Amino acid sequence: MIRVFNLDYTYYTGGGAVPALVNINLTVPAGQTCVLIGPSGCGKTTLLYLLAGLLQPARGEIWIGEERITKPRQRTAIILQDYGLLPWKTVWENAALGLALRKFTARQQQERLQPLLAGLGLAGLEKRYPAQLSGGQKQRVAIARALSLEPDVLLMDEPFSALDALTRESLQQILVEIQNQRRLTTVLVTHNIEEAVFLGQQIIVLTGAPGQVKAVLANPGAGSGDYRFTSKFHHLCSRVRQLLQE
Ligand SMILES: Nc1ncnc2c1ncn2[C@@H]1O[C@H](COP(=O)(O)OP(=O)(O)OP(=O)(O)O)[C@@H](O)[C@H]1O
Repeated sequence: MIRVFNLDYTYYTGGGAVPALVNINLTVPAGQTCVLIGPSGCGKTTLLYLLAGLLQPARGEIWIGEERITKPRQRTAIILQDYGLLPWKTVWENAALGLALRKFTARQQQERLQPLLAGLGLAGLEKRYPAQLSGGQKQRVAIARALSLEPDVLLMDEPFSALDALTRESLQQILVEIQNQRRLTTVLVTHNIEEAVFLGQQIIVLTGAPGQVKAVLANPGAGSGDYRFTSKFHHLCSRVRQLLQE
C-alpha cells in the first residue's frame, strides 16, 4: 500500500520558489492502479518522482508498506515518458540492464528475461536496436526491464502518450494483464481521460499549479475487457472532463 500524508513540494530556481504540490494526501491499496490526471504543470511528474524517492518532500511523508520513503527503493520500478532505452544497446541488453546492474549472471538474466520478452511479444527482436523498433515495441522493452526486477510498485509517467490509439489500447490491455498476474501497486500519470478511466481503479484529479487533490474517484470497473463500451465508462469520462474544465 502507498500512503502519502500532507505532502508539499517546492522547486527553487534563480527566479524564486515554484510551489509544485500542496497538501497532497492519498492512499493506494496494494495491488490497485491509481491514475493521476490534471492540467499541464500541476505537478504529476513531480509527485511520481517523490513516490520513487528521487525527490524529497519539503513537508509531509510517503510510505510504501511499512517503509518511509526517503530514497529510491529496490522494489519500486519507474517507467519514464521517453522509455529510457539506451540507443547503443540491443533490446536484450536494454531489458537486462537492471539485472546486470544487480550482478545477475548471464544465465539468471536469461531465465528471467526470456519468458518476459516472449510474454510481451518481443521474442525474435532481441538483437535489434531501439531505432529499429516501433514506439509500442520500445515501450514493451521498457516494461520488460521494469518487470525483470520483480517490483511490487510500478510508477509510469504518460507511458503510452506517444502511441497511436490502437497500439495504446493494446498496451493498456497488456498492463491490465500484468497487473492481474503480479498484483503490482501502480501509479500512472496520464493526460488522456479515456486511459485514466480504463486503467484507474482510483482516479485522482489534481488542480492547476500548484497541484492539490481536487477529487478522488473510485472506479471498480477499471480494467475489465468490455468496460470501454459501457455507459458507466462514458459517464465517468464525462465527470473527469468536467472536473478538469472547472
Ligand atoms: N526542475 C525544475 N525546476 C523548477 N521548476 C520545475 C522543475 N520541474 C518542474 N518544475 C515546475 O513545477 C511544476 C510541476 O511540474 P511537473 O513536471 O511535475 O508537472 P506535470 O503535471 O507533470 O506537467 P505536464 O503534464 O506538462 O508533464 C511546473 O510549474 C513546472 O514548471
